[in-house]
Amino acid sequence: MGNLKITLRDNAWIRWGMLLMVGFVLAANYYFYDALSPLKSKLTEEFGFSSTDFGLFVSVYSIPNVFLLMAVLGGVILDKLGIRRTGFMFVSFMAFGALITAYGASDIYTNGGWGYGFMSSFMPSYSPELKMMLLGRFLFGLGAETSIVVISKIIVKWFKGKELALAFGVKLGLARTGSFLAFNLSPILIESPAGWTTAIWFAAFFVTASLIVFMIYMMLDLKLDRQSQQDGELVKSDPFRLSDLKKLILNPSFMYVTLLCLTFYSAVFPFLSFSADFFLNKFGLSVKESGFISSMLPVGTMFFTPLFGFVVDKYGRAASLMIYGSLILVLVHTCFAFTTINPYVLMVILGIAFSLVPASMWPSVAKIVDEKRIGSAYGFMFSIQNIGLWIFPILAGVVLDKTNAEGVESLNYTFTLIMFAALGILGLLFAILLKREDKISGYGLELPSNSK
Ligand SMILES: NCCCC[C@H](N)C(=O)NCC(=O)O
Repeated sequence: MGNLKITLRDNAWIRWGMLLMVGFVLAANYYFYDALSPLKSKLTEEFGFSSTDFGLFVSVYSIPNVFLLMAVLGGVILDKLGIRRTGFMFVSFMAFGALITAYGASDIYTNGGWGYGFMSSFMPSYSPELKMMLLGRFLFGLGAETSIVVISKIIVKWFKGKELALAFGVKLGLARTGSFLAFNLSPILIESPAGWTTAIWFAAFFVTASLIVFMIYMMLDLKLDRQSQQDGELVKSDPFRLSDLKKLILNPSFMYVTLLCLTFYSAVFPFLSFSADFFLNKFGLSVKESGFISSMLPVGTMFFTPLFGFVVDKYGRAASLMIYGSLILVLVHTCFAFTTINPYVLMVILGIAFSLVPASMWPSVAKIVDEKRIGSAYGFMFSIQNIGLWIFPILAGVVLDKTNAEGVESLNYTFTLIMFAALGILGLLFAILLKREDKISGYGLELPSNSK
């Protein structure tokens, strides 16, 4: 018989309150990731960025996670150092990287401020502004992905055996509030009397504020650990071993879910980064309106993801929902490429796909993988996913530059969208394989959350 002592995680108000706090950190993270997307044409106007430069800027976020295996390493560090120290370290990286990016676009820097001379002294085909902003986004990415791993582990810690899928859904909904705000606020902030870079500084300060919120969370976390230690309820992570990684890689269910994660997200996040510019070019809209249409995607997911999380908790069917979500993604990209169907409608439908897959995928990992390895498992998945988040924004930019003559009045996005639709088809295939495999391995992905 277990100890019946009540801990902080048994208090629903505290449990959901702490979710709001970590949700704020995620919202800041997503805000910064997307804040410059509606500014693509502004960056071309001010600093001469080509589509390839913009793609490079988006993708440099993923370089530490692909080449330094930061998300895996972060998962390992997390399993070793724990939530508080790891979280603090990586949210600090995020804040520092965000501030450096804003500095790279600022007047102080462009008028010869600190580092300008150095950044001008090599690779002259890349502007000093681009180089400093790349450095900032690199550091931001180094902290951002690992901090999402930390927050995923926090959710499992507080919600396992309770409303886990719903909590994941709400967490994603809060994160995407950040994207929603970015697509709407950035186009307004570029008109600020203090100058267009206000949009970037605001994003950087938002991330800095999230560091303070994380420090408040750390106090709650400490208290829960003390209570759980007294109860003997604390789940200690085993030290990370390479053989664990091998076990994960040899698990077909885990690999299908990881490959779905790679292909599905590669067809969504890089598309979202270019989407405002796509609407601006294809439909001849203003920066504000095209940013607003892009924000329909996160706004849809803010409601649908918790809803589907609730459905997965209560009725299961996670593997099937991943298949439906992947199918919708393919249909929407095909429509974007070949039709002029109202983009508002298509973005909301894409929001359904972007809710179905994440709301069922992330909690499914907790069924496939032992809780002691969950940090490493999410870290591994994020690192593989980041290969796509690194390559596809660059490819999207290159395809755009190659399929459009220089200086053309409006960019044609057809080939770029065909690329995203093809990624969606691969994702669909992995989702089908995952469902088939679940019947063999019996992880119960089609069952409600509390039945496993
Ligand atoms: N904010 C853009 C990149 C976030 C990537 C992150 N590794 C992730 O997978 N997030 C889950 C989600 O569904 O947003």
